[in-house]
Amino acid sequence: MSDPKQTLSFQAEVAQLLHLVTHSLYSNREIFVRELVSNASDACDKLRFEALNDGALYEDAPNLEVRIAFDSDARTITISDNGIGLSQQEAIDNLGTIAKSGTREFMGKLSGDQKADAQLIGQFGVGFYSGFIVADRITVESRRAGLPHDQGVRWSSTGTGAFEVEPITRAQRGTSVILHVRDDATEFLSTWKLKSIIAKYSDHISLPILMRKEEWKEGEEGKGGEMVLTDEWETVNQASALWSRPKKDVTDEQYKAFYKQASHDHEDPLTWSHNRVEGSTEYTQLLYIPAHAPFDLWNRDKPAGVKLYVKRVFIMDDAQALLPTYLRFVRGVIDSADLPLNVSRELLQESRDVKAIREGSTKRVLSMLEDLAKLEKDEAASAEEKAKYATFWSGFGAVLKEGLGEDFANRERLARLLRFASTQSDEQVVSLADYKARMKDGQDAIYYITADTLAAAKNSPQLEVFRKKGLEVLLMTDRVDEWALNYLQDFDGTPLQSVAKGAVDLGKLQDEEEKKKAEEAAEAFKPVLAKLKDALKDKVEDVRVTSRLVDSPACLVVSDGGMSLQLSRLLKQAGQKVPETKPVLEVNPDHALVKKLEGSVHFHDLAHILFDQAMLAEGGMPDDPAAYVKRVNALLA
Ligand SMILES: Nc1ncnc2c1ncn2[C@@H]1O[C@H](COP(=O)(O)OP(=O)(O)OP(=O)(O)O)[C@@H](O)[C@H]1O
Repeated sequence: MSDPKQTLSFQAEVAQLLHLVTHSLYSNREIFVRELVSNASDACDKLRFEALNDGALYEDAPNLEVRIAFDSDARTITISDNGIGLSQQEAIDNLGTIAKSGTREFMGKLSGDQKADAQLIGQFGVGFYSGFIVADRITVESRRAGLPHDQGVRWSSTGTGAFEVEPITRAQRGTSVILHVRDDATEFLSTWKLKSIIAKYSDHISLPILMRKEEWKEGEEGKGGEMVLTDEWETVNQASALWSRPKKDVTDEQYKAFYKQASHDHEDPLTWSHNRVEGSTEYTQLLYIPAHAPFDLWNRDKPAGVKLYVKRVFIMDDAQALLPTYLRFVRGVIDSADLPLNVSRELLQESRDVKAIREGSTKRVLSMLEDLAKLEKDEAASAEEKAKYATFWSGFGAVLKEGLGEDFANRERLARLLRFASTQSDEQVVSLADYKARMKDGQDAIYYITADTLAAAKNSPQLEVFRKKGLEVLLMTDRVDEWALNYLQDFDGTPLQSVAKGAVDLGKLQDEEEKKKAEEAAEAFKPVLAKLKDALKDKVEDVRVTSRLVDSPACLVVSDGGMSLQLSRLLKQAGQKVPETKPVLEVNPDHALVKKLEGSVHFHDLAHILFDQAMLAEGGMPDDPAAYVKRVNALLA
């Protein structure tokens, strides 16, 4: 026979989370209904999916449903489903640990500030454990579909350090979650209360949610009457998948509630789009743009994506093949009329229908974003609407940029959606079109600089001549910028040009006199350049006179097609092999320090100091910091 009762400890993270759940989510206790109904609905989806290959799993109960009951005397609320159920081992694994990726990282972000933490926990999704907000003990009774009746399991815990499991006999397949309601949560022991919470959060669930009907019973002998529960069950939700309803029958509130349930977000989405696509491939899409980034957005391997349904049968969460990786922040549902029900992840990758869905959905998302971006400049839009694109950009802009390298077909549309900080704005609000509109007469490139931080970008010596001439330079500080910009050679016919690459050619913006002066200076400076090159031959490709510096003595640049020093540092940090390319040292012959070089007895040291300082100024580190310090100190002494 099976094992007797066992007491097991929660994984440390669960114990920690439970403590937080009960302390931080107090102000929004009713969400436990949403979470438990959502789990019940997921369990039914899973059964339906497994039963595609094994119809016997339905046993004698083919109609999937969720039942919610309460007992005021026993002070319990029971949420039951006849879905896939749990085996004993699954109960131990799934209800005692958190399998989610990034759990530890998430825990590390919690600050102890209840309000901030409650928000984070909302994003993380506490799921099953939310029951402990209203219960001081939870008992789960379950049997996995297909297992014999005597292989049921009872799981029970007070939500502190440990839980118990024991085998039971259970005739019905599926799971009952029994909440033993705390003294301070009596309000939830009420048909009216539970029904209104279901209407608020779970109305769109495609399964029927049943509750026992209540009836008015007259009091005896003149005593007041009361509502009493009958044995009859009634469906208390609409029980039709929200996305399958016509748009006009769905309210904004319902769209938002569906989003929150499907994405475990506590905030409203920024926007959504609901369409039935007809033609050679038929599908329904309901896609949402969230208002803020989840905590693990940066994990490109994290399963993220929309849920896939086939003719309203749930097939899988996180169907990555339905949208490109750079749109991994999009949430929602795609319901295909054409895919086979037994479609696997592998099959998805190859399907022509999926390709059509992916292209169609990508276009849809881009037009949602374009609409948000249009609102920014729309006189008639409210302040809230105007701010939406900036909100989107601050959460997801860096991810969207990955699209430049990933989605060639939509590169131009993506380029219009980009926003950057610039020498005219610290905020990332400048579009390439804005920039172009402000370009000076004779300016023939869009200038940009990449750096680790905004301060480093703004103060980079490379900007000096641009500042002097009043030319705007885009300041790029996202890690992905340099890589992404490789794929964007020009915008609307104007090339993009890094100010830290190649020789500066300000073209028509430089007057003849300036050019002549620079040439003369370069000529006169030749012997010093040759000496510098010799002193630094292991470190630099070349040494030349600059036309980009005004106040600084020197800077480092790379050749036009070369990898910037910043990118090469990032790649090295990430443990990648980077081809060693030496930078070019550009020196400013008008600077006092550079003037000092000629005939100096300290030439060698000064040359190295110049190089190391140029490296520091653009965010790097001298190869040998101690030697640098020694040299500077020797000169200072
Ligand atoms: N009613 C249920 N029937 C079957 N399994 C369940 C049920 N409720 C929970 N589980 C199992 O327990 C696991 C943990 O549930 P929990 O709600 O904590 O997280 P989740 O549902 O995986 O994540 P999230 O709630 O963020 O979607 C589920 O993944 C599922 O395997």
